[in-house]
Amino acid sequence: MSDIVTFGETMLRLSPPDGERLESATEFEVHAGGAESNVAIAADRLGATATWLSKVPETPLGRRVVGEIRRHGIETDVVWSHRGRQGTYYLEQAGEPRGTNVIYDRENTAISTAEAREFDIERIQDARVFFTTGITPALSSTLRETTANMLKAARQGGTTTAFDFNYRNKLWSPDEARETLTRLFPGIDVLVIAARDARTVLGFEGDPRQLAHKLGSQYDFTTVIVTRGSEGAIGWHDSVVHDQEAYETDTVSPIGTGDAFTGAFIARRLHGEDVPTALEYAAATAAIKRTIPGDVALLSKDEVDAVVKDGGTALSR
Ligand SMILES: O=C(O)C(=O)C[C@H](O)[C@H](O)COP(=O)(O)O
Repeated sequence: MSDIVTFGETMLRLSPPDGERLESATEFEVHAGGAESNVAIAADRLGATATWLSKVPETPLGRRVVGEIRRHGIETDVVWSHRGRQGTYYLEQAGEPRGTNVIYDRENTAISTAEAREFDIERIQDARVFFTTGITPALSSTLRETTANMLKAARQGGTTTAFDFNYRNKLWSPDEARETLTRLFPGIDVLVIAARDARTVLGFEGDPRQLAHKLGSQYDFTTVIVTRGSEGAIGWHDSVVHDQEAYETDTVSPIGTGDAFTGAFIARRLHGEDVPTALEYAAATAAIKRTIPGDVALLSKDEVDAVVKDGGTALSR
């Protein structure tokens, strides 16, 4: 039985060396990356036990992804499929003005046919938190239903539901996302959403404090976290708004920052910390993640403690 159970697709991530172009690179680094497994791993690093649920093709590529996630020490409960592909994404990272570009190759993947009845739903109902993101229902109409059913089962089992809105414009339009995701809102306790998504997808207006307050009072969330990149995050809980600044960081790899933040926030809340303290841990974890290549926050709670305590140290011996 884990503290947190997450459900979603994890892709094989192929990236050429920094600055090189996908069309000419002769080498690719291989990682496994997906919001829901990234969150599970970050939560585990920050002191919560975690299980990742998914449907994966029974192929060398599928086994590679699952093997990598298991190597990070979390439990997996995977439905192995003889149909459907392993999702892949290509990541080109360069300095400005090119920035970071993601190309998905994730149509007709194994997970797109996943139904709630294929999983051991008691795992979700026995957990303290169930987590998924807005990426999962974007992948297929079956997954829209599955996501709704899993959230419902979690609630029925008394499990807290946490959801990262995670709008991906390469997967669907703002209208489709708004329609689908707001329908899931009544089943969600803790919502994490980027300020830009609250504006461009949901059409909310105002500064991030107002966005958090509006979301919190319009829907029935217990907690709303509005993230704002290098400007930190806002937490709304019990009608009180908390401000959290971002910690300074030298960015090596920005992908996975939001997931590191969310995993740490959930883990520290599960540990009994209040919202402002959990937000501090989340921001520090996100800052450290940005210094680490790959999708995953491979860090220790001690490192996060050091950053929370004094903003981090350049030299540790
Ligand atoms: O795009 C997807 O579908 C993925 O799951 C790939 C990445 O792992 C996450 O998108 C990272 O998300 P951030 O933490 O917000 O950087």
